[in-house]
Amino acid sequence: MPFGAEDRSKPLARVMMRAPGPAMAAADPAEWHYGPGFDPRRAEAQHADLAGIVAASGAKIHWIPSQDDAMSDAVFVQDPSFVTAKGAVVLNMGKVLRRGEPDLHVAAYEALGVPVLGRLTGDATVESGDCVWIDATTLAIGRGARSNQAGIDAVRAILEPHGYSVVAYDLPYWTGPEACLHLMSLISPLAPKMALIHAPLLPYAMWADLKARGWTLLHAPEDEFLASGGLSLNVLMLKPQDVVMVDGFPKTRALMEEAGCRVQVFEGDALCIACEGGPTCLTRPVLRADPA
Ligand SMILES: NC(=O)NCCC[C@H](N)C(=O)O
Repeated sequence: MPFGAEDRSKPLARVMMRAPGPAMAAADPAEWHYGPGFDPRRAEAQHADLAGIVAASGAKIHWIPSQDDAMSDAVFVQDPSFVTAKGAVVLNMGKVLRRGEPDLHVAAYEALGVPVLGRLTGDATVESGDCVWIDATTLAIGRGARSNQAGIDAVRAILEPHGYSVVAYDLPYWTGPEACLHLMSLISPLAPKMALIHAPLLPYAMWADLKARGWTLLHAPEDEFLASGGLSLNVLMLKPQDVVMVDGFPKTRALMEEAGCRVQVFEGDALCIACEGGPTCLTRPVLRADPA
């Protein structure tokens, strides 16, 4: 099976997802840092709506089995690994409650026939929510509560022999380590050189690097970003300038439409806003490629 999702000029062709299922139904919101809107039954329906939009785009969904395994955050399949054209990189989670999830991804890649290039272990942590391809051979990683220097060094050691480079940027403290603040909480690519950003918290050096590379950076409306805990900005690119976001943020939606994007929405209050993860976090791209 073909694989490799780093080239954002191509449509999403294969993606892994995992339904919230019994693990999320059994989650204690206080333990998992889920907000007051958390509702596992509605979360299940909202997840199904997102899956419907992804499938209708033409992408094939590979389902990671949803089990009663106490891994509620495993629904956020973006984070435990990422996939290049040379193979998958399996990560090590910064959030202790999520430490079991990379094994699920190893099993999924084995089933799909995607080779694993390398895996992080020990104290080295990186979550893929902190990883953004700024071109097809350069991976940006945000150093913060979830991804540390040892993890960044380990990803670099895995990728560099295959012709990729890694650049690291420091993330801010914002509301502290209990909350989920990934690099992808502050930037969502909409096309190879276009992104929605929350500039006040984005590392300045990253902003400057993207500007120097000729990126168009759309500043997400501040009030909707703050009201949603940042989820107004978490936008999944199905294909360049064809995106999906959580419903309820008309100014952010209008900004992307004015920039030439087609925007689809799904209700995400019980799943995304409550559990701090949007459509990018709920999908693990395995292949971006033109339709066969
Ligand atoms: N890439 C992402 O931003 N993932 C969201 C993860 C949310 C999850 N509740 C967490 O705290 O890890």
